[in-house]
Amino acid sequence: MTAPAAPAPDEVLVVDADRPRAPGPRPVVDVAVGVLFDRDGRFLLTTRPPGKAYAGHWEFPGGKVEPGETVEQALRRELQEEIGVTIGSAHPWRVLEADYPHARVRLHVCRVFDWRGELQMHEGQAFAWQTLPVTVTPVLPGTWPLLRWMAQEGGPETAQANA
Ligand SMILES: Nc1nc2c([nH]c(=O)n2[C@@H]2O[C@H](COP(=O)(O)OP(=O)(O)OP(=O)(O)O)[C@@H](O)[C@H]2O)c(=O)[nH]1
Repeated sequence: MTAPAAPAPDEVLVVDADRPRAPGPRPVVDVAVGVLFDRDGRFLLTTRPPGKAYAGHWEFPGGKVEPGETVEQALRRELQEEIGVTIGSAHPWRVLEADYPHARVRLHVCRVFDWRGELQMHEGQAFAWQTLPVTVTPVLPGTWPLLRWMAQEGGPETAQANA
């Protein structure tokens, strides 16, 4: 059986274009990313843990899709492992390809309105419930397009209506 075709990205972002990359084609790593909303319509940002590329930068929680997993399964596992919450449905929203010096990633961004559990930062991250414009800094380069898309689409009521 052949693997399903990768979705075309809504946008391709080249980060730190002046920094060297490995020559030749680089594999694209699939990443599941969650925009988690709370009851007040705020969304969750967390910092990248110490030791990872861009440590301390703010991003939407998520992580790499493992072989055999769907995006929703990967997001459920990552959010359980990293922030201790259990999600219901993940609504696929947009796809961003980001070309970093250290990796090329395909972010499958999902919106999540249904989740339970107490936030627990298992990897020493900081977290913040945010509205637009965000007040945390520095934001990960590959997170800015998601925030821009959110601004273009309107508030969480619109997001939920369109999910
Ligand atoms: N979670 C998340 N990752 C993002 C966002 N934007 C963005 O460019 N990324 C990139 O997507 C990749 C996510 O990989 P990761 O290293 O956090 O994933 P992981 O937890 O599975 O990593 P591990 O293999 O070190 O355990 C990173 O290259 C990160 O820079 C975002 O908003 N959220």
